[in-house]
Amino acid sequence: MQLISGVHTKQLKVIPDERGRLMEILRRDDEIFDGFGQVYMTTTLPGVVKAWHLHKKQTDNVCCVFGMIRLGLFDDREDSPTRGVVNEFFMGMHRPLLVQIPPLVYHGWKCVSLEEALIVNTVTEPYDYKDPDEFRRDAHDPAIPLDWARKDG
Ligand SMILES: Cc1cn([C@H]2C[C@H](O)[C@@H](COP(=O)(O)OP(=O)(O)O[C@H]3O[C@H](C)C(=O)[C@H](O)[C@H]3O)O2)c(=O)[nH]c1=O
Repeated sequence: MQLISGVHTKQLKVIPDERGRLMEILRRDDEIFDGFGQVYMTTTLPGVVKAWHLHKKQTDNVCCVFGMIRLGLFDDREDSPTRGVVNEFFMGMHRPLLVQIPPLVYHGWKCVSLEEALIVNTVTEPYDYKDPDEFRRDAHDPAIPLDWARKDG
């Protein structure tokens, strides 16, 4: 898969023991660390698609810590060497992964687990209640070449 320009991933490591498990997500000494604005959690119910979202200033660092999601990215930046490219990641409890999404890259996800997916997003800007850095397109916009329907085989 050709990674969209500016997108980075970090393979995470789960450390289980008899009490439970621990997983680091993002450290300020990570190569990909790009500043801290806030960290929040958001959840998605089974089968629900949250897309397409875009930020003009903010970089997202998305990690699914419970359940599983299908994360989709779409590069529609005019000056990007990867304009038109779509990336997909199946991530969560069965694939612990952090995906860094730069500004101006459309993104969203579908919960593909039977349980509600729990996502931790560490972002580079604090949320501005008066003027949120949130821009959206319809989840099923045919101009974006990613179909959220399940592909049976
Ligand atoms: C991000 C944020 C939101 N809110 C409020 C605004 C709304 O009243 C409510 C739900 O927010 P939103 O519709 O943005 O939530 P999601 O649809 O889960 O959005 C998230 O999921 C998708 C896929 C993304 O890519 C977004 O960047 C991410 O924010 O929480 C706050 O009060 N503080 C915050 O930091």
